[in-house]
Amino acid sequence: MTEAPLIEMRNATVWRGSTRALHRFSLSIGQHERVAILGPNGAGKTTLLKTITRELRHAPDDDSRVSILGRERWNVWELRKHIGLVSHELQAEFTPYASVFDVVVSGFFSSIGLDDRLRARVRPRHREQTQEIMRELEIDVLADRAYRDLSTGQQRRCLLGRALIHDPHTLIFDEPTAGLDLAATFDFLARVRQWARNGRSLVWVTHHLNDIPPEVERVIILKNGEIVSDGSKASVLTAECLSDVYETNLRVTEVDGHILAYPGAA
Ligand SMILES: Nc1ncnc2c1ncn2[C@@H]1O[C@H](COP(=O)(O)OP(=O)(O)OP(=O)(O)O)[C@@H](O)[C@H]1O
Repeated sequence: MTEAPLIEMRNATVWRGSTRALHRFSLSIGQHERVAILGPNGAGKTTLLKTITRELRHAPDDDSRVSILGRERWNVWELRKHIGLVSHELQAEFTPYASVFDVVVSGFFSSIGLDDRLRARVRPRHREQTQEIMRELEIDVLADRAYRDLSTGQQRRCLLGRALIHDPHTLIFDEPTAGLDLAATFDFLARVRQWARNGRSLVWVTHHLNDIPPEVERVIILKNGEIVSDGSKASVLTAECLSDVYETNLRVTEVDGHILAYPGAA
């Protein structure tokens, strides 16, 4: 039996308020692919991710279809066991009282932190798994600290822990290195690369080419809610393609699997 794709979209239009963020959009991403999604501000990248995680729905046109892991209908909480999300947007959403432990364990409940009702549902196995993940990410010593008081790099590791708690086969990252310094960026990347090498799938949205994990094989570029380029990393991340998309003269080079862009001649 062939494996259902992670996402299969056909002619999907997604509105954000009165803005048509994706327009009759078609895309298929397989379950074991490692994909980066790039594009200028407002291109529709976050909208696409939120469509995959079912935070957003497409307009129900007759010939449109969006299926995730082979199903058109999902209980969002069930879906989150299969797909972990790390988004810099989540960073500001935890209450000032949430501890590091609360943030990571809340992944079990697909909640943003714990309220009293959820805290009563934390079982010994949740605690054990949370402690194991915190140890792996070297945030176990911070378990009781207030999440809000940590550095951005430590906070991002907490979000990674929260996303990994169900050991999902797919991780989705929305600008995961935003706000991180160089050391924290490369630390975060090293952790993700280790996880990706174990055969899991990755969907990585970024503005920074050199943050794209070398394990990424496919790159999709969006602009104005449409795909303008989709193919192997080598075929898409060219000076010609990027200069065209960003409407500026760029050059591109590769170092140890990392792609770097820099300004072309004026
Ligand atoms: N909550 C919202 N309400 C109304 N319009 C929105 C909302 N969120 C996004 N949009 C609009 O939808 C379009 C796509 O936005 P989206 O955030 O998906 O783009 P993006 O590629 O992720 O951008 P960025 O790189 O700036 O994060 C943009 O025109 C944006 O202004």
